[in-house]
Amino acid sequence: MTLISTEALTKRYGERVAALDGLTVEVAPGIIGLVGANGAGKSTLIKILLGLAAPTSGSARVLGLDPVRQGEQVRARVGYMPEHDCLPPDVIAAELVTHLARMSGLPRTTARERASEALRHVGLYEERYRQIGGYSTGMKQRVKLAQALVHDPYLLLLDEPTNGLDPAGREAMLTLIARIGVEFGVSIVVCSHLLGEVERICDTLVAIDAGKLLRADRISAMTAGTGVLAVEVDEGTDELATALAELSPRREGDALLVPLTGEQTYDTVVETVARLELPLHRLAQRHHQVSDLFAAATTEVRA
Ligand SMILES: Nc1ncnc2c1ncn2[C@@H]1O[C@H](COP(=O)(O)OP(=O)(O)OP(=O)(O)O)[C@@H](O)[C@H]1O
Repeated sequence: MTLISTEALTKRYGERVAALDGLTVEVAPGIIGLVGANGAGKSTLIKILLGLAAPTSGSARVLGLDPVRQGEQVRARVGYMPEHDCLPPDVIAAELVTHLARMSGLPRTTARERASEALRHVGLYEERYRQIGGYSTGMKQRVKLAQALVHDPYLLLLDEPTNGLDPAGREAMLTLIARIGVEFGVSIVVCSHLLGEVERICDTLVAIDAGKLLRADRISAMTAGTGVLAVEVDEGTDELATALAELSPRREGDALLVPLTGEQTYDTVVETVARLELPLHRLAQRHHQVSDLFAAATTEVRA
């Protein structure tokens, strides 16, 4: 099943700014990282998917619906966490989330119950009767997440949910998002300008740059075939590098990084170390982070 698809999606602001520029992408359900530098077009894409902004040309579908013609139906099935601070400071969190649940069409009692539930899920149950103005940035982000969840959506669109948080707060928010994905069985799009940050909780990445698609794929597919074998010997590293020259090893500090091209790579390395009678210190397999690959891909695309 397709969760989201776009076809040559373009959004222009005036003559000069193309926030989205012919974006064609198809995404399956799961946790999806939508990554790109500031200004890449992430928020614009989210607003189009919600039916809050109209494309200049091209089309999009969300959960099989057309956001231009069926915006209300899309918004009934999708939860949205906006990027910027937009919460009224003098309102009690439980009241705000209940109010937004009512606006999503839930009856009064259900709205109140669902609001308490949602606030409990984001870790604000004890604090739910306090005014939002007295909350920390992390708590405000959690209120935004709770209101996105309150009507039990099929899909959550989270625009920079770690914005303004310190490293520990970012980590806690990402862990919470991953947990919500599993517990609610809901698909989640997490927007971020920090690929290294979101890749650990996502199973799919969509990378955009200046409104264009850089790459969209499952993380497992992106990292497949990128493994290296890190081998360290107490002495004789140069001798080993020469003996393994056919495998194109690379030096990294005291280690040699040998690209894993098949099962025989491991055997060749071990046999060579034994043949040269070198004291083996460490032999470990590593996979690249997508963020490393992405940095290379960005350079290639821009070159
Ligand atoms: N309402 C608007 N009017 C004019 N230009 C806009 C408007 N909204 C966005 N833009 C421009 O469109 C481009 C994409 O913006 P967008 O907010 O979608 O990017 P983003 O990837 O979400 O970045 P950020 O994380 O900084 O919000 C930027 O150049 C931005 O300045």
